[in-house]
This record gives sequence, C-alpha cells and structure tokens, in this order.
Amino acid sequence: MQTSLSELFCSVQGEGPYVGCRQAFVRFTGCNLKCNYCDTPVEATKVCKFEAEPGSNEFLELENPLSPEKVSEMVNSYSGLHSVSLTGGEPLMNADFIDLLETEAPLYLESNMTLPRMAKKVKDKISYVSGDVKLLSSELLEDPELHLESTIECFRALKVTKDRDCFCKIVVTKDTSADDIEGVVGAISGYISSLILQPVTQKEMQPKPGFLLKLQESFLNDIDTRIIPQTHKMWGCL
Ligand SMILES: C[S@@+](CC[C@H](N)C(=O)[O-])C[C@H]1O[C@@H](n2cnc3c(N)ncnc32)[C@H](O)[C@@H]1O
Ligand SMILES: Nc1nc2[nH]cc(C(=O)O)c2c(=O)[nH]1
Ligand code: SF4
Ligand SMILES: [Mg+2]
Repeated sequence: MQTSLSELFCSVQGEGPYVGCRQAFVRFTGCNLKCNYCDTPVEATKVCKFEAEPGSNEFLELENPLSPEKVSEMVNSYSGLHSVSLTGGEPLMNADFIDLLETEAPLYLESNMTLPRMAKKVKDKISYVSGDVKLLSSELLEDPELHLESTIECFRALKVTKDRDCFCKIVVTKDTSADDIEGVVGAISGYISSLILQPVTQKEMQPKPGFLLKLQESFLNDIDTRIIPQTHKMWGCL
C-alpha cells in the first residue's frame, strides 16, 4: 500500500491545547470537503516536499506515491518529537495507510470528523485527536443531517479515554452562528476533553472578540473552553 503526501516537515503544533509541542507533520492530499476558509492546498502533487533539517527551508523532493515504511523512516529521522501530526487534506481518507505506520512518537490526528468507517479503522493507533467540527452552515453540504450524524459517530469512535485525548476545535468566522455551534457541541460533549474556539486567520473573515467571549461563557460551565488562534503563522514557521 502506498499514498501521496504533499509535504513532510518538523515544526511545533500551532493550534489548540498542544500548541508548542514538537511534531512531525505528515500532510496527505485530497479532501472530501471544501471549507470556504481553508488555508491549505489539497490537490494531489507529483512529489512530496521533505524538509530533512527542521527550519532549514530546504526541501528534498520525493516522488509520490510513498510507502508506509518510507514515511515512518522520514518521521523517525527527526528527534525530540512529542507526536506525529497526520493532516492534509483529510487524513482519514488514508486510514489503511495510517494503520501501517510505525513511528516512534505517538500519532496525533487532525481530522474533519466526517468519515466514521475510517475513524473506526484507526481508533487504536491514535493517541491524540484534534476533531475539527465543520458547522452545518459553513460549507456546501449535500446532506446536513447525515453530516451531523457522521460527525457524532466519528467522535464516538475516537472519544477521549485513558489512552487517548480527544478535543474539539471549531473555526469561528464572522458568519458563524452560535446556535449551530451549540447544537453540535451538545451532541459530542461527552466524548471530548476540551473545546477550542479557533478564530479564522484571514482578517476579513474574523468574528468580533465579543462574540467569541460570549460563546466561551456559554460553554464554560459544562466544558473546558478556550479561545486559541493559529500561532504558527505569527512567527512564520511551517
Ligand atoms: C487544513 S486542515 C487539515 C485537516 C482536516 N481536514 C481538518 O480540517 O481538520 C488543518 C487545520 O487548519 C484549520 N484551518 C484551515 N484554514 C484555516 C483558517 N483560515 N483559519 C484558521 N484555521 C484554519 C482547520 O480548521 C484545521 O483545524
Ligand atoms: N505549525 C503548524 N501547526 C498546525 N496545526 C495544524 C496544522 C495543519 O495544517 O493541520 C498545522 C500546520 O500546518 N502547522
Ligand atoms: S476539511 Fe480541512 S482540508 Fe478539507 S477543506 Fe476543510 S479545512 Fe481544508
Ligand atoms: Mg495548517
């Protein structure tokens, strides 16, 4: 089994409760959604850009597709890793490949949580789940009811346990509706350790600070709720 990656690099986690933790980032190509705020190209690429020396800005180009052995070897070439971020694109589209990875550091899944069958396949391999909920109003969803069901089923499969952390992250824009967030969070709150409200990075799409603070207040009684913007972009790292 082989798959295509767009890039593989070492940096620190720039989002959510694990901000600052040193990670290898494994970026898969392809996605089943089309979020209007998405900051990442998801198209398939001919080569995988591999930054062998962290922070060097020098990239080797490895021809796609790559085997799980080769990807594990590249990840294991980095030292001091807290975990390995599986991202994309949508990493759960590569559940069979993920199942074959043999990395020394534990796996951290960054997912849109819409592919429950795939979530069930990888659940025992994953130590950290950054479950990025896509709101019903935020994309062109064919079937909002099915979307919500799939989201709940994914969180149930990958829920927080003594061996796995699972938190929910929601990108908030100026068009986000509080009811929309409350509906989804109410349905998954039993499966997560915290809720992260992530204001969208593009200035022109950002919500007002007062809206975020009100939202946070409405959840705080039930769940550890934090407002954390993307931090890696502030200091220009990958
Ligand atoms: C590019 S996605 C890839 C993983 C997966 N498809 C997902 O959406 O979680 C990685 C993370 O970047 C976040 N993200 C993408 N565009 C963003 C933006 N403009 N502002 C803030 N966060 C953004 C996503 O919400 C997600 O948490
Ligand atoms: N530093 C850094 N942190 C991140 N957290 C989530 C990312 C992603 O694109 O999945 C990301 C990323 O691309 N870089
Ligand atoms: S699910 Fe993730 S990768 Fe796909 S479009 Fe949305 S933010 Fe981008
Ligand atoms: Mg990113």
